[in-house]
Amino acid sequence: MKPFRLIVIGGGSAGHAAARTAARLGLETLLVEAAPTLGGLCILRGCMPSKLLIATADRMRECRSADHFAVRNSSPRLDEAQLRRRLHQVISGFQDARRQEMAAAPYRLIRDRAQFIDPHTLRLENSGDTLRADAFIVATGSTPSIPPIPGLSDTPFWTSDEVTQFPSLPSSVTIIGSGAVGMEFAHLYEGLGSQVTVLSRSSRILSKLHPDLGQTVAAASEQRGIDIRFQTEAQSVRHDGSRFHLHLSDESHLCCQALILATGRSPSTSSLHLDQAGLTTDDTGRLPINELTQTSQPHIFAAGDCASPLPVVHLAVVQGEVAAHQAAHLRTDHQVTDRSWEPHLKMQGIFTHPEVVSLGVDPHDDELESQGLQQHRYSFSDLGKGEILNAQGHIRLVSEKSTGRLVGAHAVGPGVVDSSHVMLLAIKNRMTLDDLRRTPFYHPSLAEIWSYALDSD
Ligand SMILES: Cc1cc2nc3c(=O)[nH]c(=O)nc-3n(C[C@H](O)[C@H](O)[C@H](O)COP(=O)(O)OP(=O)(O)OC[C@H]3O[C@@H](n4cnc5c(N)ncnc54)[C@H](O)[C@@H]3O)c2cc1C
Ligand SMILES: NC(=O)c1ccc[n+]([C@@H]2O[C@H](COP(=O)([O-])OP(=O)(O)OC[C@H]3O[C@@H](n4cnc5c(N)ncnc54)[C@H](O)[C@@H]3O)[C@@H](O)[C@H]2O)c1
Repeated sequence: MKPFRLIVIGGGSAGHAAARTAARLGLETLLVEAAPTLGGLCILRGCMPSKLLIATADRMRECRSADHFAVRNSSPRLDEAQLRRRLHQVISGFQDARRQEMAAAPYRLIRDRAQFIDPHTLRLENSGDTLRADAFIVATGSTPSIPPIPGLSDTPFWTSDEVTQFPSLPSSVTIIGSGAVGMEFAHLYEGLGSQVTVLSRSSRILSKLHPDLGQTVAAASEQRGIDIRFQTEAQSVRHDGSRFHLHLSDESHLCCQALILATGRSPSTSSLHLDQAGLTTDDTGRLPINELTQTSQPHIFAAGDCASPLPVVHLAVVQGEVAAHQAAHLRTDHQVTDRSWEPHLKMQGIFTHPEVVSLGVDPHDDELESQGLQQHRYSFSDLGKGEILNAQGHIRLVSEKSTGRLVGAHAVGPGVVDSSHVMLLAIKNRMTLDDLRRTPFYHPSLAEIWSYALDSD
């Protein structure tokens, strides 16, 4: 068979964006997708189902706290069957849209599992066919990683794959892991009315972010009854047919109806035989890329969770698009592009209650001086709209001392993921504190808080 110009391995957010972009640039493109269902993690078992469930949990929580706003409506009741129907309907809609988009896309799709047999050749697991290409984009995503806790594998524990199907509403839930998945799920189940315990092996939650973000979420969580056990690990797990029994590192015991493992995700690279393509992963299994999505092989690019230091959707999509442009440049007269996926922007939003967003540079407080940076902070409780909404949290802007250029924006509070897009544009476009100061924000709005930070010193 004649070699393809490009083969994309994996058809989730990154792979679909890569294949669609490459085909539009005129490359004869093949996408190989192994999963029985098209759609990828974001639609099927990630962002979309989790945010749909969280939206219901948020409504339940709002009802319970309506007293503060003089509304007597404190005992909401969840209609589980209706929630499951809505989940199914909305996710099927997204799935159908993606399926139709892929069917109409100007690239060819093969449903099979691919692995490298040399730097220019793949073998397909089911058909046994071999396929050659000038260039490849690896976009194989990630899977939940499960620690070897004694007894765990004999129990019916859940990961995000199960939670996002909403199998049932347990009366009590223990969540192992306090990263983005663990804390979003803690707020999901607390909102829906379960008794929630989080086991965090460190002394913090959301420990990849600045400590003040996690501290505020932890305090708000505990206020609402989420039991966070810091520096505590599960030593063993047993299931008696109806309940889980955990023996913890502080020698205490915990009993719960559902157990959720939120202990990170591993890049799906091990079955690709990357060594046959002359590639190696780092010790987490991630295929390292630079800001142009290049791997150490000039004709192989990578995008999304299998390669990204920050596994989130907008980066998976942008990396896929950048990789397609790089692949097009290899063997055509497509203009060299220096479009990068802008790793310095590092935007991550976490949909806890309150929400968290982190964008750009965020040194620890004692590192600001040595890095020539300064920060400005403002609390939602000092903001007019914050007082009206009974909002908790704060925002922090980080800028260069010498130029005033904005380099970081971090916040915990209501609506901060949406409102921080203002700061995303400001940072991307190299705006300064003065530019921000001269921009009047609408009053009273929550977004206004980003401009108030400058009045704090
Ligand atoms: C519970 C949860 C909530 C999340 N919420 C958010 C959120 O709110 N916002 C956000 O930005 N991110 C969120 N994420 C992360 C986001 O879902 C991922 O970053 C994103 O979906 C990754 O896209 P991808 O294309 O890299 O991988 P995937 O969508 O996983 O696609 C990889 C594809 O490759 C295929 N594949 C694997 N190996 C092979 C092979 N050998 N041959 C052929 N095909 C193969 C797989 O079948 C899969 O379809 C969440 C994740 C989880 C788990
Ligand atoms: N809103 C969002 O954008 C969003 C939401 C959910 C997930 N995600 C993405 O999914 C990725 C995975 O999220 P995650 O929370 O699963 O991973 P994570 O790496 O952020 O957190 C994993 C947690 O598990 C703990 N852990 C790891 N191994 C453990 C062990 N053996 N015993 C006890 N604890 C252990 C870690 O200390 C950490 O608290 C994130 O990096 C994020 O990019 C994004």
